[in-house]
Amino acid sequence: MSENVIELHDATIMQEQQAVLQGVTFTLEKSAFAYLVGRTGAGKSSLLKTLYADLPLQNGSGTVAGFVLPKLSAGKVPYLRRRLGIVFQDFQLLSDRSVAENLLFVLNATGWKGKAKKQQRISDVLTQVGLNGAANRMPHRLSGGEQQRVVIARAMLNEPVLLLADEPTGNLDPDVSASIMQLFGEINNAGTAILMATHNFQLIEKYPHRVLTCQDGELLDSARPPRV
Ligand SMILES: Nc1ncnc2c1ncn2[C@@H]1O[C@H](COP(=O)(O)OP(=O)(O)OP(=O)(O)O)[C@@H](O)[C@H]1O
Repeated sequence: MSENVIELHDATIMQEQQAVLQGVTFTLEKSAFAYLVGRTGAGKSSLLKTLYADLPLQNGSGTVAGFVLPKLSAGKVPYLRRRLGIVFQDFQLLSDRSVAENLLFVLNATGWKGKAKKQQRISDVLTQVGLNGAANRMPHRLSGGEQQRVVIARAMLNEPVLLLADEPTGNLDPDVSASIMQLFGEINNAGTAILMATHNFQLIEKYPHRVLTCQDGELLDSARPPRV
């Protein structure tokens, strides 16, 4: 695989036959961190959905984690998703099972075998997110920040090359948001690239990285300022 985890060239991001963004060209290198910003409805979620193949890429070319997007068959989508970690604003944990069972569910769905190996992986990711005592707790007994950590642990189970995060701190207060950003920093330093959609400019100021901006149907890139 190339050193880029995302490569989009002249891509059109579509919702229901409507172009949301056009001429989208950018690459995200292995282990890079970039924010995705833009006003509400500007196309951030649509771009992320295209990257994890929830929306098809109909125009332009692109690869994510080595998978070629325009011709990606439905059968290949789970294999792409296995190389990605996906984190949303709303913690989507299964409420009727414990933290460990939530994680086990994903390991089973992604083909892991061997009870001891699975237990070890669950313990490793919970340690990574600072929640090693929480395996047997039920999600609703955890704070919002802790639930988001479990979601991040779940996203890390298959050692993704790229973490896609859509407003991951949207429901959290500033202190908890900062701790989630520190966790993202650790994950990023360990080699996982991160693309994070956010409206939170205070976080961007505090943890500066490259910024991709959805604006007027285009994607602007702080790493490639337009010529004036
Ligand atoms: N499921 C859908 N079907 C049709 N159009 C949609 C759908 N989801 C989003 N859109 C439209 O696509 C455009 C981009 O929406 P998108 O959700 O990508 O924006 P966003 O930048 O993520 O916004 P927000 O910051 O509010 O999450 C908007 O015009 C929106 O109305």
